[in-house]
Amino acid sequence: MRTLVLGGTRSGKSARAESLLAGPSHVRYLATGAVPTGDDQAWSERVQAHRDRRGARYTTVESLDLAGLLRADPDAATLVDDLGNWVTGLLDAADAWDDEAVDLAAEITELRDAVAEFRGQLVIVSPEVGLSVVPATATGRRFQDLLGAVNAAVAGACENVELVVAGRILAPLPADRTALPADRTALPDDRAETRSPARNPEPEELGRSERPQGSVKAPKIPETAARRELDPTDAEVFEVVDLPDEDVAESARRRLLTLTKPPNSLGRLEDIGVWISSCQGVCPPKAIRSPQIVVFAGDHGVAREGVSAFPPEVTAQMVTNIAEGGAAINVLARRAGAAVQVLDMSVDSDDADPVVARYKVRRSTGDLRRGEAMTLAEARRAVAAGRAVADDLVDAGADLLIAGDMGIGNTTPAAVLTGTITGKEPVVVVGRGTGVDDAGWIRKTAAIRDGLRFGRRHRHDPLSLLAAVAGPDLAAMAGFLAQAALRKTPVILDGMVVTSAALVANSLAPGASAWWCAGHRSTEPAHGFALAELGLEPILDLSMRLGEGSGAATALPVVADAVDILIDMATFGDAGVDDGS
Ligand SMILES: O=C(O)c1ccc[n+]([C@@H]2O[C@H](COP(=O)([O-])O)[C@@H](O)[C@H]2O)c1
Ligand SMILES: Cc1cc2nc[nH]c2cc1C
Repeated sequence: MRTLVLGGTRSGKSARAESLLAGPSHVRYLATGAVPTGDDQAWSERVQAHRDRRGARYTTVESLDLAGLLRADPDAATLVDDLGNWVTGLLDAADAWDDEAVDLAAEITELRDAVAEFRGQLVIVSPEVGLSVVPATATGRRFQDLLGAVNAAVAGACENVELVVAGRILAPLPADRTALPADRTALPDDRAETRSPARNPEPEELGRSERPQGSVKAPKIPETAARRELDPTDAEVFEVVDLPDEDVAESARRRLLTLTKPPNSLGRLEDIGVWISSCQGVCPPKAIRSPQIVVFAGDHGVAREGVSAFPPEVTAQMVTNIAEGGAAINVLARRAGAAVQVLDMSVDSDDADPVVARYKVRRSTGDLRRGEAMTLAEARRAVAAGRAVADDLVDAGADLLIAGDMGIGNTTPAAVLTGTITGKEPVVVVGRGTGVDDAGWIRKTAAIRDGLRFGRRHRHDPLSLLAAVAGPDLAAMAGFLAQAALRKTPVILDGMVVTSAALVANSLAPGASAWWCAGHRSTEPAHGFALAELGLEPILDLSMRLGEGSGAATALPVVADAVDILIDMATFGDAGVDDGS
């Protein structure tokens, strides 16, 4: 996936670009702007602040040979920041600020082709300087024209183009508007009437597009890949969950009646829009701009007992696949405009990247059939970690959260949690998971039966229940989902595994379920019982049973559409349409 992030100086475009790359464990940072030597203290500090925010996941390469570097490693997650400095650097290198004969056309074409051929996750930042008046100096115009041509060419090679204004993302720009015909990507010559009467910008001022100006501060987005210090009491002390705002919900229902459609004709889409509006506390709601997906990964001791169609080693392998952007969840998230990160909470391997494993509690779990999945202290740490992850994302501007799961064998503990909380028998909650055969199904049902004997003892003590029969991955999911509700941030629940953690979260923080909707109905039988317990009707029913957050990510565009309906549809009055009354 290739994304071009455009924006003015201090618009928040670099922070947005970094948030799009929150998932991969390593990111190559192609810096195009040389750090000035000498006395420009403010500029050096600014560059350092950018570096600090990006953190240790980033490897910096400073070069103007963008096309060469992109082609040298076309699969590595890469951030290019930014194209304004690149144009400046090329003009400086060719000493061509005053030489109209140097048009950079070959360099621009080469860059566009290298971007088009890139296979991995690529985010390119570039200043948008075309919205201001045409500069009065020849060099100023030259820079504006060249950068406009570069932006148009690179946009044509990207699937996504976003514009960031005052920290808000006007995204994504529709492809039919971004893909200009080839002749429009040549040097533009449409500078016209709006020539600046004011002072002439200096060339270096225009070229160094990130230069600090005035006292406006860029929005601070915390480094979500940093590990917070955890407070274990965070696993036991939950404030009272407020409900979404019912007055705002009522306003949204009234607004829907004014829109140019028969009443209730958009069915459940209308209910979803009302719900998001009430979660945000504002009508019309704000468009969903920064949905964030966290896949909680962990192994389960019971997987060694032949309860899954796949070997436990697949968990670690899939963690790497998700971190590298190759899993189903990455594909679905890219299409839906969501960022993905994977967290190793308890994978049975020490190979994960330290960032991915920053909250790791232990390797795999003990035997849930004996009520010994993990210790209470481990359960506390995992719940607190899930809460910290949700806090970080909400602090960073996330406006919708999705939890996903990855762990061979995890449908067994999930069935135990669901059976315990909904009071159902093992043969009713057991499912085929990844596709276990009949012999495996019998072993799995017996394991669930044994786990339920211990689970039921802790029916009214969610933390002890997690410790006895779950694992750090499920516990972290529960903390994450409860904290999202406390932070008044809507959640789309995924399938059977995540929803089993949601049942626990709703015990930890009663009322939390008001902040969740169900993305889909998994084929796992336990999922239906869990949804009924939470009073949630799934948006989609596509016979999915993958996990990873895939069902929620598939439902995300529906939720975003429901919000846009409330924002963008014309009213009967505005459109001059007879409302039939
Ligand atoms: O969440 C679901 O609805 C779901 C249903 C079936 C399978 N899964 C995924 O499959 C894995 C667990 O399946 P199993 O058979 O190994 O217990 C795990 O990685 C889950 O993400 C997930
Ligand atoms: C390959 C594979 C991918 C998965 N994603 C979630 N659960 C999974 C289980 C398997 C086996």
